[in-house]
Amino acid sequence: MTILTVENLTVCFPGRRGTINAIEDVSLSVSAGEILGMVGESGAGKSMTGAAIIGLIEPPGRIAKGEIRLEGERIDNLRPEAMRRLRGRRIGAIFQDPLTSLNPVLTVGEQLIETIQTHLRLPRSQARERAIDWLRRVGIPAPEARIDTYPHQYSGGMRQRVVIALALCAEPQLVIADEPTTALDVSVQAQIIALLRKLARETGVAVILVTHDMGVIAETADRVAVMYAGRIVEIGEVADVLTAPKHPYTSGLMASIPRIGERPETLPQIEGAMPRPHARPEGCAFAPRCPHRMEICTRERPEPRGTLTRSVACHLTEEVPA
Ligand SMILES: Nc1ncnc2c1ncn2[C@@H]1O[C@H](COP(=O)(O)OP(=O)(O)OP(=O)(O)O)[C@@H](O)[C@H]1O
Repeated sequence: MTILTVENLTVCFPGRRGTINAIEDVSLSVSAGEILGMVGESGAGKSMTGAAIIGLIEPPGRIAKGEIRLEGERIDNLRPEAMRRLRGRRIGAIFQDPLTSLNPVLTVGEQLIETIQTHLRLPRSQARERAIDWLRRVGIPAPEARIDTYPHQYSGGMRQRVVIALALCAEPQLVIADEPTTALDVSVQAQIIALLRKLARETGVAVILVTHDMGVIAETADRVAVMYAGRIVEIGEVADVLTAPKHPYTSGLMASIPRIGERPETLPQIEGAMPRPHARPEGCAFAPRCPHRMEICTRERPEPRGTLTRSVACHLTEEVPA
């Protein structure tokens, strides 16, 4: 079942030389229990896409175009109060640094219990039982005792487990996880990734996993959306995209897959740098770096060909990918 659809989403900011589009014409969908990875270099627009879905674009930024639907219902035009209710209840969030999601002066239990009570309207004793249960599900040892301790009494990895419990305990349909493992030790990263996968399967929550790391995508995601200069250049099943990438940028990213935990500062296979939003060339934004550049690429922007679940935006790909 499709949980989220995003169509032609464009987010703009006022710039010194006119409006700039942080992301342009982004279209994607995520189904129940599915993990959609969003990958790309720093500044490609991954976080901005997540922020728009969750209603956290700060003015003067705004959604200039497009539609976001949660279970068929438009959510891009909700009033701030309605969006706040939706966040937490129907859309959960997991960010890079667990300390930004946790309140240091409340015990882990108080935060979980309050979230469960607010969103699921359960009496306190039942909410506490649920909270303990969630701590157990995310792998916190001795949850009956740990529930009454404070976030600073947990290690980084354990704190991120608590954040995951907090994001899921209101039983949302969708979770946006933005670089959830980047701040963690390498050995802990793999555990958190395995946990996210397990919980997506068990709970049926749809997950958008934002990461700069193709290694994390390969380990975790079912489908992947590759972003470049504010646009999705390729989207498809991880197995398809990893073994037979259609977009030259995806191929370049694949060639530079780091092991989990290594940060790819450069793409050895692709020279040059991603253009900033105000300096995107006419035509395909990747053309200046593309080893297969054709004349048309510098003139005409390739539109995504295919469907919301498998598409490629490249003049080389004449045909809709299978
Ligand atoms: N407040 C802002 N005003 C203007 N432009 C912005 C603002 N915030 C982000 N941008 C631009 O939007 C584009 C997308 O940024 P975004 O943070 O989504 O990239 P990202 O792919 O998530 O990168 P990173 O991995 O570094 O977070 C970038 O070009 C960035 O410069």
